[in-house]
Amino acid sequence: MNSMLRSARTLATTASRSSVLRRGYSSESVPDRKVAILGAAGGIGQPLSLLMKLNPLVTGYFGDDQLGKALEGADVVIIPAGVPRKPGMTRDDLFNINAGIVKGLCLAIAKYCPHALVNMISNPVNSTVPIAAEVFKKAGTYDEKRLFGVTTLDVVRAKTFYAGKAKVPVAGVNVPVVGGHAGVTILPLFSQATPNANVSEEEIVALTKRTQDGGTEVVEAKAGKGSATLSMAYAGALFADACLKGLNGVPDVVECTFVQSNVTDLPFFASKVRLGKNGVDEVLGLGPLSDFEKEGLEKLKPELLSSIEKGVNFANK
Ligand SMILES: NC(=O)c1ccc[n+]([C@@H]2O[C@H](COP(=O)([O-])OP(=O)(O)OC[C@H]3O[C@@H](n4cnc5c(N)ncnc54)[C@H](O)[C@@H]3O)[C@@H](O)[C@H]2O)c1
Ligand SMILES: O=C(O)C[C@H](O)C(=O)O
Repeated sequence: MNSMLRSARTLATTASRSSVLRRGYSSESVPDRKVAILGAAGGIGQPLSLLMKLNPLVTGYFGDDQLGKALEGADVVIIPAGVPRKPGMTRDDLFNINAGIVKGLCLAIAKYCPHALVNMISNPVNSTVPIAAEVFKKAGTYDEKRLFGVTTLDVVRAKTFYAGKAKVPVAGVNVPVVGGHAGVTILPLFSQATPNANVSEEEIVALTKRTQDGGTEVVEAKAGKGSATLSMAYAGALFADACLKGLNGVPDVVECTFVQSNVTDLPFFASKVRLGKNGVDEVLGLGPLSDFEKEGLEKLKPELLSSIEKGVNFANK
């Protein structure tokens, strides 16, 4: 525990009423919010902390290196703590190191802020989210509405790649991404992309592969210096902002995220989720899938299930 406290780099931020008012919400209905970032010194953590401080819902202060103090009273905890990939590694190759890091941090969350929304960024997300769930279950604090695997980066990539191919401005594009967060478990639903542009089936196959391999592309380009950082910080800030808006009662906040789910026969699955005052308000269905997407859905299930089970087994051993 002591070494974990010493190695834990934490940043805590809180929302101020006056900054929230600049957004135009009712002063009666918007409580102060505290956001803790665990792993704030890292490649993702540093820019993510800065972005969270720019968020008009949040004003920031640095906590000390006491994990408990940073976590106490947190409404949202974002976890980008752990090692990133090097070329040639899969996300699952990070399991041996990151599973223990995540388990330790989740024990602290259960102790100091059991009601916080947890945004899990640390890889392998397909396993770290089930690990967190098991830790919280054992501590008696689990609430499936409050645990999220952050897959926003897959959506950012799918949107960017689609906009490029469709020659439309990326700002107006939306593409749901479902499944999980590793290789074939990442399933972008380009058949539901808006605006509906004229993109051929061959191009959809190529865009799907590029979205699935987007993280690996970055890992290879960085040639040993880690994985995506700035784009993940941006995606993480978008997701945390959505969580804060949901908590504050903003209606119709919908993001794709990896959560406990009944959408398929797998216990955890990423899909569109409506965020609300208690975290998950509603896990939305997949909508109509193309034959290619139906095939992709069946293909991803064995790998995703095995990663989920690996996380559950680790947490219970
Ligand atoms: N979900 C996603 O889409 C996504 C995207 C990019 C990266 N990631 C993952 O995010 C993680 C972090 O990536 P990075 O590039 O920021 O790595 P990094 O090595 O730059 O930073 C990780 C930070 O975690 C800290 N850390 C380690 N153990 C800790 C502990 N017990 N408590 C608190 N902090 C601890 C380290 O000191 C370091 O500062 C990796 O696992 C990476 O695979 C996920
Ligand atoms: O690819 C990685 O290892 C990091 C992250 O999961 C990503 O998608 O960029």
